[in-house]
Amino acid sequence: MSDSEEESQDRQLKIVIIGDGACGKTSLATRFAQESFGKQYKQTVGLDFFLKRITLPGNLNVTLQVWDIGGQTIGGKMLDKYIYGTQGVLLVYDITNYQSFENLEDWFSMVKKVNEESETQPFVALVGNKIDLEHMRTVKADKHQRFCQENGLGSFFVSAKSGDSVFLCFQRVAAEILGIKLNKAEIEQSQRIIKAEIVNYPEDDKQLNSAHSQSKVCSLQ
Ligand SMILES: Nc1nc2c(ncn2[C@@H]2O[C@H](COP(=O)(O)OP(=O)(O)OP(=O)(O)O)[C@@H](O)[C@H]2O)c(=O)[nH]1
Repeated sequence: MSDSEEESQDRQLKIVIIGDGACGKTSLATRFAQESFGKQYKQTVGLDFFLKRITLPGNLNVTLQVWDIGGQTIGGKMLDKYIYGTQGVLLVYDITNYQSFENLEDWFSMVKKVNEESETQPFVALVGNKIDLEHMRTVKADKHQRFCQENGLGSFFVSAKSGDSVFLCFQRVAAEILGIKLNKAEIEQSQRIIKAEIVNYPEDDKQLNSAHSQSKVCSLQ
């Protein structure tokens, strides 16, 4: 292979997603890699893989190899093999399920154990998922922040359902691993814009709502 061919090859990064069953790992992976979301819960048996190519500042193409690891693998024989050699770890919990946050200690212990003798440590991020269900939150944000500070972890709050901050999370983890700093504009660009449609009122309500007679799209960030 010539030098120029080699240079044009993408960097490949392995990122594992771990955490309790039903906290939304598969949903995060499919939202990121396929830009879709399914309401139906289908348990991951063993693991699934996703590939997604992104471009980081400096026109650097990076292919993320996302390993979506089934929540039932904790305590099983294969988990250490799945985690081995990874460059990034997303420790995911469901902000409406306190137990899923408490159990992260076990998941994190496994990551530390696997990497005990390794020279390079993976970049680990704590990810609170399902922020579209903020009204049902049982894990306070300060508990999340404390866990991050005590263990030197990256911190994210996301929603696989709405897509809120999902791309940003994977992009920042990739950038951290490669030692690339994202500027404010790049971060803002990755934050999803949610579009809300304001519809016309029915004819009968015309007088009452004369101020709202046109259909508009309003963008929220
Ligand atoms: N409201 C809401 N529901 C979500 C979100 N993410 C996932 N879910 C739902 O939570 C359930 C579990 O999601 P999965 O992605 O299958 O969970 P998992 O962590 O991969 O589960 P295992 O395969 O058992 O490890 C599904 O019904 C999803 O639709 C989210 O951000 N918001």
